[in-house]
Amino acid sequence: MNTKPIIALDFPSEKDVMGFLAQFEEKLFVKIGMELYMQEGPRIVHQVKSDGHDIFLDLKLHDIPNTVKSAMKGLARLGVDLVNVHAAGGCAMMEGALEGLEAGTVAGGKRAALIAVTQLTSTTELQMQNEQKIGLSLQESVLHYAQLSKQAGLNGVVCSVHEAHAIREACGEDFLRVTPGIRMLGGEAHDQKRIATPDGAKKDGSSLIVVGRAITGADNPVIAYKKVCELWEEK
Ligand SMILES: O=c1ccn([C@@H]2O[C@H](COP(=O)(O)O)[C@@H](O)[C@H]2O)c(=O)[nH]1
Repeated sequence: MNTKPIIALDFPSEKDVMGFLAQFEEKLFVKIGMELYMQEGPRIVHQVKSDGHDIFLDLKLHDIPNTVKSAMKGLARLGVDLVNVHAAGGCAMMEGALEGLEAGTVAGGKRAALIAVTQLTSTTELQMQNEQKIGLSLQESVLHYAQLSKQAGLNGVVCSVHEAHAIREACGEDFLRVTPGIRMLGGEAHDQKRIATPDGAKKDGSSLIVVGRAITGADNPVIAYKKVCELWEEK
């Protein structure tokens, strides 16, 4: 899989996305999330894909197994590279997602990698314990969800950089650790709680990093992206 930093295209419209992408000369790995997909639908996926970019479709499906299976079958036809569900939906739901994805992938086409969100990077341990009533440490909860996702046959998880090393130890190098919550040193955290720098992510065992506002909100997004790439490439 492409290991370039994934740029989160958290924009409200196709016009904004196209204006942003036009600044770049190279093909990128981008993330289309709920904000954009809810406004523009599958059309934006086709558009970005036809421009040659790799796509992580970040819709975080979470419903009963049959519904997720059917939805994933439809999403598979979009031909993206990476898709996801919430691990909290459980093993049967994740297995359903995988079945749907396999059933919907066009014959001879490459199936998207399927990953599961463990604990959102905007969640602290205290919030998790108080609001989700999970009586584990955050690290234990994330590791549990990673192992459950592996058991269901998924290709990896979304986690923070802080749990990436433990997941690699428990689930193996090939099991993806996709880490949002990436900030430049001293950068504004916004709503993120478990953050790290691109070079910290590389050092601590992330397979892929997701970067949104540190690039999209920069005065010069191309320069910001290049800086992230430099730090991510450093071992
Ligand atoms: O646990 C998660 C899962 C997904 N995200 C998504 O990643 C980006 C991060 O954007 P920033 O601007 O770099 O904070 C965003 O699209 C989230 O929906 C996440 O942050 N944490």
